Amino acid sequence: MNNTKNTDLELISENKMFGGLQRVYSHVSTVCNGSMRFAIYLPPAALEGKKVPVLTYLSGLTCTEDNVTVKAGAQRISSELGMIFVAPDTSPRGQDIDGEDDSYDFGSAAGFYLDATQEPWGKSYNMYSYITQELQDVITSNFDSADMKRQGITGHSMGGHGALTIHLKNPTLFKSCSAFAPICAPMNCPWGEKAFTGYLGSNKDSWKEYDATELIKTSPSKATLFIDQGLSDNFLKEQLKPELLEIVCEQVGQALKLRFQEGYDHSYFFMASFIEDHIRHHFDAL
Ligand SMILES: N[C@@H](CCC(=O)N[C@@H](CS)C(=O)NCC(=O)O)C(=O)O
Repeated sequence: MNNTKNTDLELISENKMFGGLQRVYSHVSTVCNGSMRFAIYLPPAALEGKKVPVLTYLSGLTCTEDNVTVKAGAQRISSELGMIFVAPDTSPRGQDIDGEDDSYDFGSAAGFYLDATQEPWGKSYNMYSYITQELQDVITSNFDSADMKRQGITGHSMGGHGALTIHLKNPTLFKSCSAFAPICAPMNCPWGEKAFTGYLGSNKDSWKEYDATELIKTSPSKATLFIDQGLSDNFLKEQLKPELLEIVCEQVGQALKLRFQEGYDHSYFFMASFIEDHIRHHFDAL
């Protein structure tokens, strides 16, 4: 593999918002074997050259970098506090793999924030390395105002699973963690079982390193995990299972702030309602 880092960016769009700039970029990714996109909001403080903290938001199934950017309303509070808000895409694209675009919960837009070990996925489906290494290099090289020592991670559903597992495995890189309606125990739900079987194979021992509930048992975090979960979320019982994570947190003394929100569903109306609380949580922790 060519180890030379390519951190060049192509600007796709730029819009002024709350005094800052909402941009979308594409770049050539080695670990995802092709072109990847991410959105980034640069608050006024960053444009003035100040070092500001960085919050990465990982999206859920069927999403691109666009959903959170246009629906969640994260920019107003990011502008006010002075926080860079990064929203990567959810999987590699256009890999020409058989079945890549056949289902909403596997393949395109369903990268599950892991490094696949099963072929043909292993060559490109490496979202874990993308988020923890390659995108880090890209942001560091291109945005002087990004204070990479003050980073938090959040996400929704599949992206909430990504935020929890990536924080638990990298507590000094992403020092704060929160999630909206995360898949809390992917080894024990249909979305996770399908994805882990396809990307990691049938040996369930290898699944544990990407399961938040399992990771908390062996390596809890010093940070408080902040989770919001809507009680009218159609996926709550079968797919998300926060109760399993809650039990393990109690057993090992993992600090957890789990809020159940009456009447809220799985949609971006829910994220828009609570994104300010999450951004403030990260800003205060960083
Ligand atoms: N397509 C699936 C669910 C997809 C879904 O709810 N995706 C969530 C993330 S898990 C989402 O954020 N969708 C995009 C959006 O609402 O903008 C279904 O209808 O059962």
